[in-house]
This record gives sequence, C-alpha cells and structure tokens, in this order.
Amino acid sequence: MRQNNMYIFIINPVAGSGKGSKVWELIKADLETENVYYRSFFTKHAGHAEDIALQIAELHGERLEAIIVVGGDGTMHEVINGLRSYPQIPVGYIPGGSGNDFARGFMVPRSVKKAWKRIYERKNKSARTFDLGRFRFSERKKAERFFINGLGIGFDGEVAKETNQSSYKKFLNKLRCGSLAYAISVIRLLFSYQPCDIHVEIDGNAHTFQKAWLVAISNIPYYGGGMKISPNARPDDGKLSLCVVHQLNKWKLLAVFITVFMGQHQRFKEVTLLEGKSLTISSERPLLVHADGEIIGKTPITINTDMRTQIII
Ligand SMILES: Nc1ncnc2c1ncn2[C@@H]1O[C@H](COP(=O)(O)OP(=O)(O)OP(=O)(O)O)[C@@H](O)[C@H]1O
Repeated sequence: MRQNNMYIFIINPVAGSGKGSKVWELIKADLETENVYYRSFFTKHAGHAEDIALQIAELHGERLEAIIVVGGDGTMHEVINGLRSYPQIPVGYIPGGSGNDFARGFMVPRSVKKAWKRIYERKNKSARTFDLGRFRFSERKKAERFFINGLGIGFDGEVAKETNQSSYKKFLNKLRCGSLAYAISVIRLLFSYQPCDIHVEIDGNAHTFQKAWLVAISNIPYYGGGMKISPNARPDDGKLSLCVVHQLNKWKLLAVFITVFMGQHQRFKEVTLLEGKSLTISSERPLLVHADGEIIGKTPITINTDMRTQIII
C-alpha cells in the first residue's frame, strides 16, 4: 500500500490555448482545501513535460503517489515518454487541451473537479495497467519512443502538422470547440494531398495498399479530436488497431470523413481495418508521421505493443 506520498502536477499552461492554466487554478483551490501533499511544475517549452517527468522520476521514483498531467494529448505524450524507464509510476490526467482524445478513450470525466476527485479517491489503490505503442524509425534504430492514443501516417500526419501550426485552433479553443480544428485541416488538405502506395507488414503478413491516403494505428478508438477511427481499439488488449484508407477519390474521402465521427466509415470497401502486435510500415515516398498528435518523423517506421504503463482512471 502506498502512503503519504506526493502528487506531482505537470501543467502545460498553453494547452487548449490557455485552458491548461485555467484548469490548474480550479484544481489548486481543491488541493489547498483537501490538504493534499503536492508539487506543481509548469512547462516552459515543447518537450519540457518529458524532461520534468524524467527528472521527477529519477529523484522520487516509487515514493510518488502519482504524476498528474494537466494539458492535452501532446503533454500526456511527453510525460509517458519521460517515464518510459519508470512504467510503475502511476499517471493521472486532467483534460486541459484542445482535442482531448485521451480523455475520451480512457473515459476521464470532462469536468475538472470530477476528474481530480476520481484520481484522489483512488489514493492508496493501485492504478490499472494499459498498453503503450512503441515505435522507432529505421534510420535511428536505438531511439525508441512511445504513444498512448495513436499514431497516424500520410494524410493524417499532414493534418496534425497543419492543425498544430494553425491560427484557427487557437480561435476555436477560445470558443470551446477546439476539436473542430482537425476537421477544418482535413477539408483544407483534401484537395492538395497526393495519395501513394503504402506497405504494411503486420505480425508477419505483408499487405500493399495502392493509392493509400492514411494509416492510423490506434490504442484507443478516438483520434483527431473525437473521430472514431478504430471503433474496436481497446488500450488493454495487448494489440494495436489499424485503419487504412486507400483507393478512393477526394469526394468519397469526404464521405468517409463525415461517417468517421460515428465509427461508420468501416462500411466503405476502401477502408481496411486490421489488428496486430508488431508492424513495419514503408511507403512509395517518405510520409509524415504523428504520434498522439505530435509530429515525430517520416516513414519507414516499426511499431509494436509490448510495453505497459500504469494509468489512474
Ligand atoms: N510553455 C510552452 N510554450 C509553448 N509550447 C509549449 C509549452 N509547454 C508545452 N508546449 C507544447 O504545447 C503543445 C500542445 O500541447 P497539448 O497537445 O498538450 O495541447 P493541445 O494541442 O491544445 O491539446 P490536444 O493535443 O489534446 O489537441 C505540445 O507540443 C507541447 O510540447
């Protein structure tokens, strides 16, 4: 049993275009009232959450009650990577981002106070174990990294890049509809993106998809701010779900896109769903890859799911 241990909060103040800071103010008030033993750290730049998580883990290790992320999917991604040598440290999440797919996939309450209450009420109880996706690019054999929600290749990578750089994401966040930013990027890129052949090897079986738009590899059903891309994905089944969209014109892609929010895109013959534990993906030309919405490199890439982590949900 873990007793009297410290909570560490890692807060991304710019997540959700400032929502991270506001969410923190709400939680802080509760922490003071409840006399919670905690320390808080604000991220100062991209990648900082990963450094903080690693330093804290090295310093306090098992003595931590939990590390709690206040931010969006990108901040969660960084913390998970910072803790890759410390998978026994429990991680909690309070939504403060734009897309918040992690919150959807792990059924974290949208209400800040409820999300914190659920974490705090689990004190001294063990967190649950979940799968992580482990990936590496072939030209950087040793540099392994992890994702918790999903990884996207091709059109998907371009959409993530466009969204992260856009001014409309900030604007929509202010209107509290940050999830719409991904949808706008899809429409913007639809007419300029050129599909290409993608080769997927999954658990030893090779597939070639001609004129493929994207490959989405999921640990949870959701990505891109609520699109139900892999309706059957479960983060605790030891497998990854794949969705490949191939050989269709731009108008039909638009139809697929409209149905993906309900998970109905699987009815289209141009949508192939697969699942497995070990994957290698290469393509006719190098394609942009995102992990948990953060741009991480270009194909070819190797992915598997043999690593687990502790999440408080
Ligand atoms: N102080 C900072 N200044 C600028 N960028 C930061 C800072 N701290 C963290 N970041 C970066 O902010 C980016 C966005 O964070 P995050 O993904 O958590 O929020 P979001 O994009 O609003 O939400 P979501 O990913 O759920 O859509 C991340 O790439 C992170 O590295």
